[in-house]
Amino acid sequence: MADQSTPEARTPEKALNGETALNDGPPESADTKGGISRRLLLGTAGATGLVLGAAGGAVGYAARPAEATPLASLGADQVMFHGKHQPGILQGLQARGHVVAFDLAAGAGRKEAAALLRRWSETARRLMAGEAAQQDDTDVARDAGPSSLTITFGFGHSFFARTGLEKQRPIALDPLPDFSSDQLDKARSNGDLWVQIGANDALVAFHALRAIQKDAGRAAKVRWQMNGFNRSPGATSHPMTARNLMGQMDGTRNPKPTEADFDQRIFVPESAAKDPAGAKDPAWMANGSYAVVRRIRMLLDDWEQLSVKAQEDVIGRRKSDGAPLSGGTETTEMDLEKTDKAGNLVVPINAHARITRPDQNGGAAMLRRPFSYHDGIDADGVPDAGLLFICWQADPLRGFVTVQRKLDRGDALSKYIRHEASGLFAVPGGAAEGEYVGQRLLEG
Ligand SMILES: C=CC1=C(C)c2cc3[nH]c(cc4nc(cc5[nH]c(cc1n2)c(C)c5CCC(=O)O)C(CCC(=O)O)=C4C)c(C)c3C=C
Ligand SMILES: [Fe+2]
Repeated sequence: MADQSTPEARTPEKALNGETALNDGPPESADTKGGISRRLLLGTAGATGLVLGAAGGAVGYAARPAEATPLASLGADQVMFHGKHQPGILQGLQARGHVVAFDLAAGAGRKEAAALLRRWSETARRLMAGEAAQQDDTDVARDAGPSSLTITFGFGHSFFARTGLEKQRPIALDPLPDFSSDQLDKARSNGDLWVQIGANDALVAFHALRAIQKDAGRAAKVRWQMNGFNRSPGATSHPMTARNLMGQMDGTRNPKPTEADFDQRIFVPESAAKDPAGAKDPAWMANGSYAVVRRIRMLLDDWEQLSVKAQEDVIGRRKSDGAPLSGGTETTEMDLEKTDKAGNLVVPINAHARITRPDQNGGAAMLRRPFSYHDGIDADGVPDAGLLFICWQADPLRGFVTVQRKLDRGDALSKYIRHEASGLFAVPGGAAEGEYVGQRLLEG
């Protein structure tokens, strides 16, 4: 399977949560439809949590001939719901994504929110294991395996007043500052609750979205929803960094879990729970992260008129292979000082990949895990397309805000993009076995 650039290369036939392949997955449980789980139908080894791919001896769906071709590894790949961090942060980019924000219904408070998060967590656990939803499953994902489905939950600033939990609201959730280039649509920004769904199969992702929406019942209603995509695993001959809709390799310099300061940059430390007095985050955010979500329209008609050379100067990297304009390959360190014969910097002073670097921003870093989007063509013939930019960090002020301030002051890319919607969400750590996401906040 192709790693689509973010840190974790998923190995087929493994059940993964973040950096670890687990072998203690949830036990098989009965499906509401016919008392047999989808995983069993697909020949997955539920008791061990290890998902069998093409090589795994398929038990076989009753209506399928015994000699049916076994499920491809793409469908069998499974991410564990329970773990230190929520799923959907450390895994590689998925081919299909939905991001959706909900507002609590009038009259719904902490009790209803707790019940909702409990329902959502159970649905996420089941669906990520390839099982049917607990009630009224729609059958949309019936023949598919988990397909690397991840479902991630977060809380927006407004959630805390709605539930009387203001004292538990992290300072890091303070609204993002205005940026001069913002053209934000408030109706498609923020929200009480946020759900990110990703999968390598569009039907599996849609199935999850529908189940999550139905679970919301009368407790919460959808505020906005956005749909995205990435390259399908296996589309390239070998694992490569993904490309965005401008055609650039995007994600090359993402922080890697193997780097010493990775956890510190991306996740709220464990000490938030162990030493609440000394921590700047509330205890319930231990091992959590903050997600900044920006809907960034790409002005593709303008962009595509540029020569490849001009496009490369905007980014500071080669379009073909993502190498820095100072030379080498994609992974070669960028030489910021290199000049051409005329004495001009080969990586222009306002090139996006120069000015976003941590060493140009006091160490500010974030884990970018985006989806592309395309929502049709506007009346004037312009594509409504771009990047659902989602970035993860332990502190949005030190991460996104620092870098976006810099971009606001003179990024060569800014002429070709428009920030149209924005959200900031506190994403708690992963739920332990028997727990639901956010339990430590809602029952603490
Ligand atoms: C505020 C943060 C960022 C926004 C908004 C953003 C938008 C954006 N970026 C691209 C394309 C590329 N970005 C690249 C690198 C890069 N971008 C950011 C931050 C934001 N980008 C960072 C932190 C970095 C890495 C810097 C580094 O550590 O060196 C690249 C180069 C390849 C790569 O490293 O990923 C591209 C290409 C688009 C198209 C876009 C908005 C639509
Ligand atoms: Fe960027």
